[in-house]
Amino acid sequence: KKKLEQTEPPTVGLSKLFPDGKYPEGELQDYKDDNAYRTTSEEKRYNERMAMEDPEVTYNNIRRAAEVHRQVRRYARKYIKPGMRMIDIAETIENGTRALVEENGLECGIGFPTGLSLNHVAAHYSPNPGDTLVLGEKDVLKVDFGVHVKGRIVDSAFTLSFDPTYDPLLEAVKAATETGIREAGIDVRLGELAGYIQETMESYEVEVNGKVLPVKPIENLSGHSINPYQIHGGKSVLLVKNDDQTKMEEGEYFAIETFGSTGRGKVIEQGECSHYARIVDAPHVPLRLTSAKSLLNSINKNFGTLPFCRRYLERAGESKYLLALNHLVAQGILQDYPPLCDVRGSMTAQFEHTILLRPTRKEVVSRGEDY
Ligand SMILES: O=S(=O)(c1cccs1)N(Cc1ccc(F)cc1)Cc1ncn[nH]1
Ligand SMILES: [Mn+2]
Ligand SMILES: [Mn+2]
Ligand SMILES: [Mn+2]
Repeated sequence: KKKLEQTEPPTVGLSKLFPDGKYPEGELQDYKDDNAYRTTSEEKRYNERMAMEDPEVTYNNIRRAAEVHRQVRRYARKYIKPGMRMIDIAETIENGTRALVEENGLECGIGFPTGLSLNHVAAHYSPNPGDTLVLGEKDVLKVDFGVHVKGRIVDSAFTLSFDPTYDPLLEAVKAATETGIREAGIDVRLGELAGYIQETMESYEVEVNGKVLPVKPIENLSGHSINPYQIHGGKSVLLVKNDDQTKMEEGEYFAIETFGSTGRGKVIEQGECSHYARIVDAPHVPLRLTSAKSLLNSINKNFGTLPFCRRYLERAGESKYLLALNHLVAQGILQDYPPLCDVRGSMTAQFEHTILLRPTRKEVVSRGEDY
């Protein structure tokens, strides 16, 4: 009987491709050196984390999400070409994700909005309804999308370019992310890890129009810990050396992501916002605006604390939501995540993987044969 295979574009749910329900392990890396004996408070926090759920069940959930990510991006990397509309690219990735993960309410689905940031825009750009932007030959595109299974989010990203000019920039960032993954580990200090990432990034340069430019790590972007249904778990891995003594801890999940730039190496929030998320411990604010109340109910039902974008609100049946959306941001109930931009004319690149700090070894759960 012919083995059932994934279609192009991807449409076959993974439970049909993995009938035994067991999903492939990611890449295993040994921790660099024996980590110091854990203090009791860490022990207690660790036991708390484990008490939440049997790790083997959790690992299988996030491995399912990772396999969806690999199969969707394999198609996306082949399919995305200059001349395509950004909205069509986003919908292709989202339709593939929904089909393969077999989307089911808050049980499993899209982890956060499909980031399709171009050139000097490093992150958090997703086309809003009516966006007519078309991908160009000279563009450097960051594709950053998420898949979750039972709230376990895989956050992984890659950069595409169609002109070789910026290949050294992409190489620099890929190498810096690999350094971050290799140096990450239990008891590793976040500030120290940032220094290793910076060192790798700054050892590269890129020649543009006869001018040699240093590759700069973007100093105010960072990797981050990930908690169930919470894309930002509270710990940040900066990209430049700093004295943050906070340690990575056993059982934590991290998005290791690095960004390189030919510009200032610093981003600002600029342009129309697409990404939003309910703040996890938001204060209970009595909402007077009726439209804001009903929008918040829709957000709670459809997304919980997972980030969403305006196109997802429309897909959930919302319309004329902008005033209410901005009100919820102003009231401190929603966090807005505007596009993060270096200076116009500069180029930025990103690579990102999700890693699990398992007791015995690190698992690069989103590793694929592509990156
Ligand atoms: O910049 S972040 O807000 C952040 C980094 C460190 C502490 S918080 N951000 C988390 C996030 C925010 C909104 C999303 F829709 C998805 C993720 C990093 C990131 N963006 C995309 N992939 N990874
Ligand atoms: Mn990401
Ligand atoms: Mn991330
Ligand atoms: Mn703000």
